[in-house]
Amino acid sequence: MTPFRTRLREAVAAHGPLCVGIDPHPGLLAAWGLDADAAGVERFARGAVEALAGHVALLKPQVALFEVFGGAGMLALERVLADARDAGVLTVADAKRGDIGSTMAGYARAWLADGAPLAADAVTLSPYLGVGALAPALDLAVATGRGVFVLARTSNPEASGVQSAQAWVGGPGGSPRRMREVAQSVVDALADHNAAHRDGPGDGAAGVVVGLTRGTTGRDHGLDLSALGGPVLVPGLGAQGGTPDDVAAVFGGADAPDGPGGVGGPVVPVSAREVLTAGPDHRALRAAVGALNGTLTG
Ligand SMILES: O=c1ccn([C@@H]2O[C@H](COP(=O)(O)O)[C@@H](O)[C@H]2O)c(=O)[nH]1
Repeated sequence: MTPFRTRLREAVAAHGPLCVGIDPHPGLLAAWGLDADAAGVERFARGAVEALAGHVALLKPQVALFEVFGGAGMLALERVLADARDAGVLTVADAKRGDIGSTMAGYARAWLADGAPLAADAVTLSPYLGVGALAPALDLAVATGRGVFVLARTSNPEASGVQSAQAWVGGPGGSPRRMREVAQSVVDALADHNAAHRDGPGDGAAGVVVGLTRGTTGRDHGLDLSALGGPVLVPGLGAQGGTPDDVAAVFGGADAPDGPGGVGGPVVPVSAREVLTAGPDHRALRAAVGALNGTLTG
């Protein structure tokens, strides 16, 4: 399959950089006239796919908001992902998975294997059992032309104690031992992975999550992404306070095909609640996406 990064680049070129989060929160379900149950979540999410397929580069279902309804919720998510696949719109399942290697292999197959019921084009991963523990997912993404987005600097303020901590990296047998911010060490490990797969079927399979709302200065994400060679998912636009101007200030413009400074991109800002409040009317949803993409690329 064409590598995920290439497919994402093509989708961004066709539709603009915005990723719309499919987050069926109870308040949004009520606003759309739907019950807060698995059937309501399914109608909400499949309605969003129907409205936005062909109009947006990437859709990001929030797995937690399906999982809350147990098996019926996960079946709804399966159908949402199938709809998106049939409609040709790329998906990233926001599952934030991460575990010891043997269990990680199960998560990898669940979200990234060809033919898996919940297969998406990409999945979000948490690196806090070690980036190395994510190898089964990284390897399967490479093998199937899918992608991963690993949490580096998340958009929530509580994360800084862990992600901004300094850690020793490198040492015997590898690069010289040195201090690095934890978030930067995640980026660097994924840059190494991408460098090893450059221009092959797994080209740029490893992306990162860098929140829009939590840089060192407020206008700077404070990371060196120049060697990443993969896409960057940027949550925080809209309901969390981030603006299109912030995207331009923090990332130098999301429409740069490879991101600023050779990030390797694309850089894909995420908005869920702000866009979804325009629904359930399909034309209104599409107009909200069009307007936001316009200001991101404007
Ligand atoms: O650092 C992160 C990682 C993931 N998210 C997720 O993105 C959406 C954002 O929704 P909004 O309604 O646009 O705030 C949501 O699913 C989060 O879990 C994030 O916000 N920050």
